[in-house]
Amino acid sequence: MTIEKNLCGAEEWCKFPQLAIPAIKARVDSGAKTSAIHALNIQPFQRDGVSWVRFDVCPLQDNRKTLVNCEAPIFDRRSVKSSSGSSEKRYVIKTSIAIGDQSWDVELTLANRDAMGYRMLLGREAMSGKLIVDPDQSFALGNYSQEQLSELYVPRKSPKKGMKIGVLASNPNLYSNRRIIEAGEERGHEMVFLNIKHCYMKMDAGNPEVHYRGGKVLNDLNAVIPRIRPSMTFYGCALTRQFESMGVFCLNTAEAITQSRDKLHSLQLLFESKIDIPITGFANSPLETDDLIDMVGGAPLIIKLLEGTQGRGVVLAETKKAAESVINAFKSLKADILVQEFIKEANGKDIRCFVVDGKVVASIQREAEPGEFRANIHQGGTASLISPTADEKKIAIKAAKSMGLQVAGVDIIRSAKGPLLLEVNSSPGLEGIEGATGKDVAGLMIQAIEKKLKWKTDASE
Ligand SMILES: Nc1ncnc2c1ncn2[C@@H]1O[C@H](COP(=O)(O)OP(=O)(O)OP(=O)(O)O)[C@@H](O)[C@H]1O
Ligand SMILES: [Mg+2]
Ligand SMILES: [Mg+2]
Repeated sequence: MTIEKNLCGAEEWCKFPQLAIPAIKARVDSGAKTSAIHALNIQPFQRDGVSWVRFDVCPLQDNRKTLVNCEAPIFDRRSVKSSSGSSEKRYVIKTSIAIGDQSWDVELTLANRDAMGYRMLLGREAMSGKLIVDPDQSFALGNYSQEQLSELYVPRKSPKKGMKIGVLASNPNLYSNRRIIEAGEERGHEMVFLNIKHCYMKMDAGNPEVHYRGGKVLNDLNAVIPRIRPSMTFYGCALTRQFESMGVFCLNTAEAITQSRDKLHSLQLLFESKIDIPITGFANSPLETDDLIDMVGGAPLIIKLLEGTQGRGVVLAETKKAAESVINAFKSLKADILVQEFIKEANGKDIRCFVVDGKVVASIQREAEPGEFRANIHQGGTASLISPTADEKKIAIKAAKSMGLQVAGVDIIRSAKGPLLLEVNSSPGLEGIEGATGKDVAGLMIQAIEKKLKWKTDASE
């Protein structure tokens, strides 16, 4: 008996009936052994004594709103080398695939990264005996129009009315803000973008109000997510406080944000909680530059502008002479600075732990460009996956707690003395961390609000 092998192109639409995925575009790659699907929120669980895994798939490229919840028994766990060189265990499931008019069983690795923008990679094992590739073609076994795809993925109407959540920020096009809005809508909530500049307040003890451009009274919000940029701290926190006094739950209170924006106050709170930080000095008088330098152990040392962000205003002075000139220059500009011992052993790396509601939900390591010591992504740093040590996680959780932040980006640096805390951010960015970890961090922020307000999705058991 001869087996009919179908001719397929370099990309094809696949269907996974058992996963309820009607169409997902795959890159056909006979160079890869196994097949992989881009999965989010991967969570193992037990069902009738069998190990299962639950995960989400966004089957359409460049679309994170269309999301399919999947479940499958775990077939295997395999070590996979990631591009950053570290190896990680990935779940493998076995499920039926349909391409064209054939269907058969394939093994599928749950990967937490996009493979070249495709949400699925079809490897040679899955093709064996079934498909022959003609790399010049695409969709040789069938294609979908945009309309057909939209029909296959009709948005599920949430049967229960969601909450109304405001995102208090400045730029609706920023990745983080877009993702928070998307994640809230995905979970059935009404999300409203509130431009800080367009809000104004009625200061009335008995009946405080926030109004929005055009005169609309904002009186029906269940929660607010403040995402205040440093230059808007003062007004943004005033607004947040106003929402709090109206009884609206704010994911990060005005008090905690204000505190975290004051680097000195933050450091004081941190060492009160016995969290180790690099030896740091601060002075206001121009006279004791020498002693200030000695205090932190001499050069090389780091000088930081208190107002700086994204690595701007952080200077490495290699020699005592250089340190003196920088400190004196900053002082003559009347800029507030702090001096800090330089942690050379960190090798231009730091760790960002994203804390939500007392848990480290995602972590990345940031590594500076060659010849640079600042690991900030804005300074050309690159992000990679990392598992922080138990100690580092503890520090991150403790730091967020001591600052009273429900959402925090905690930066830690590895020194010869052990992990040291660098700083705590109250509006940590989502792009780097979601991109590197594949985690739905924005969704976890929304879940923290649901939990606080005891709001239950119909989908949750
Ligand atoms: N004491 C230090 N020793 C070695 N490297 C440091 C030290 N302090 C900071 N760095 C490096 O410089 C980077 C920037 O420093 P820091 O996080 O303090 O300021 P910032 O990034 O400008 O502030 P923000 O994160 O609020 O935008 C850090 O991520 C770290 O890689
Ligand atoms: Mg930083
Ligand atoms: Mg900071």
